[in-house]
Amino acid sequence: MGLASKRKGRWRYRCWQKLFLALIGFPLAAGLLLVFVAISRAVFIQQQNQSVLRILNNQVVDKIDESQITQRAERLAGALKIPSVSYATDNQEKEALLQLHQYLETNFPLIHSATFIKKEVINAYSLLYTVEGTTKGKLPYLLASHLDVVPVNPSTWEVPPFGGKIVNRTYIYGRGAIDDKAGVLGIMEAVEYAIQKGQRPQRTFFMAFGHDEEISGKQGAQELAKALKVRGVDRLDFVLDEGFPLTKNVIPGTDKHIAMVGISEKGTATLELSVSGNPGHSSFPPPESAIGILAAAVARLEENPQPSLLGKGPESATFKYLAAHVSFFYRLLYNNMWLFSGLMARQMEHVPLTNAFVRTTTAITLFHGGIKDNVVPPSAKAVINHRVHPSQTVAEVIAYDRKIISDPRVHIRVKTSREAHPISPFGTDCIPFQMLMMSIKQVFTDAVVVPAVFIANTDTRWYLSFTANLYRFLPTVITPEDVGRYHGNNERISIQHYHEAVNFYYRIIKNADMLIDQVPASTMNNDDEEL
Ligand SMILES: CCCCCCCC/C=C\CCCCCCCC(=O)N[C@@H](CC(C)C)C(=O)O
Ligand SMILES: [Zn+2]
Ligand SMILES: [Zn+2]
Repeated sequence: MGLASKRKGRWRYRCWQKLFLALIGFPLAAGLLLVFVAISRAVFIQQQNQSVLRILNNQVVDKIDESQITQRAERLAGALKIPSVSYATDNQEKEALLQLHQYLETNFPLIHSATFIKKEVINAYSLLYTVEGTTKGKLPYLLASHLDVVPVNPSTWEVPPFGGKIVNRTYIYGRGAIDDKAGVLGIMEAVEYAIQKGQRPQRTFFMAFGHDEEISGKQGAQELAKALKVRGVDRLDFVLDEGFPLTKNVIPGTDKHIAMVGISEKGTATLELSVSGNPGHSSFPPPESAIGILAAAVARLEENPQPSLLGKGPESATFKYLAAHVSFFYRLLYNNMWLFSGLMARQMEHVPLTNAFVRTTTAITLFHGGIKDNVVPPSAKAVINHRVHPSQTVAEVIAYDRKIISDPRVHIRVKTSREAHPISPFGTDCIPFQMLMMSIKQVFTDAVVVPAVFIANTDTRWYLSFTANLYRFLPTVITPEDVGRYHGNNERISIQHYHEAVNFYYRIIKNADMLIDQVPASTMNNDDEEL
């Protein structure tokens, strides 16, 4: 064989080699790499899951004495005496907010003297506490609550709304008791307690207390979020803010405590409807006045609610999770929403609270018109506040309103709007959700934890860019007759439920640490430092 043909043979061999590598070798290597990454991820998740499961083995034993429970209740009652009211975006009780800062400083001395906790006042009235953990390099998390409260009408209360009264040694009464000073003080109590026990958390976390949640959060939580970014924090493991309380006897088919954890929240669309007319003498009025036209339009909106979307959004997961815990009849319904959602919606829409899960809600919140007894009104205005179901867009809601009003004389202006929040993960591979679920079960042992759409709004909107894991939950129990106390009269929390709230926040801090704790289960202390 000649040299030339030998070279040709080698050249041909190399060509085949390259072809083999291009067609099989590289894809095979890439495939193997992907499999390796997938397996590593699965192993990581498995390990994390095991460490989450270990949390359950860690028995929660209540060891604190009655006097400490009472002192905590009294500290909350003291905070309820401070009227940190938000009336409107330009009208807040700012002195009271400063008084509340001072109150926290005086009543939580260990937090305020700990070398690993930094307190910052953000935008004059909000508070940001950084609790520096002992372990570096792990994603921090954020516990949020708000310092402000909604206004009151004292004449309709049975106790002074800012009296901070403890009634029958059972209930702590006052505006803010559940919304949301039990959140602020509950978190503070848990941290104070940990320090008292000589503990320092492993993981860094933030306590972010906005001062204007009740009027948008723009000056409070928005500024807190900006401050975090300025400090180089742009990712958080999870955010836990106010949300649904646990309920009992609200969901048909079970008498267990139901803990609905907000994995999303409804959007909002606030619309101003207006009609202009010609003013004139009321002794010879036109057949239709601006007020009459507008009243008919809003009446049509009330008579024709937005369409039922039950089962089309994350609420289908709520019922799927509930199904395993309810009686046979309801299990059949909840497991087969594709068939029964119509029937369920018809039942649920009769009750305002459950109706909020069915659809975008429509509330006529303001109506103004007329200037004098004997003058035909020159104009009329109304405000419609929609809470938008996650399966609908704001544009679809407004288009539906236009169709229902069907009157070109009614002008619609969008005052504010926001789409529903994205759905946070809640599966078995979402460690923060699992941790939250187990923390709830440790404190409320019969609780069924289910994901749900939060029907109102929270400060979480300002933290959306930090994490996908945003959860809305208030660790206290509300009975059906208590629901009206939210923003209503005689707001209260029982001493026992407040004790559980503190316990819950303490569990969160301990359990969040356990997610990064590599100590084997057998060496874990089972009865240490519990509340
Ligand atoms: C199957 C259905 C069962 C439902 C059970 C749920 C029971 C929950 C009871 C009450 C929920 C009340 C929620 C209170 C929301 C508090 C937060 C708030 O007021 N946010 C404001 C923010 C706004 C930006 C001013 C709001 O108007 O949404
Ligand atoms: Zn609130
Ligand atoms: Zn509120």
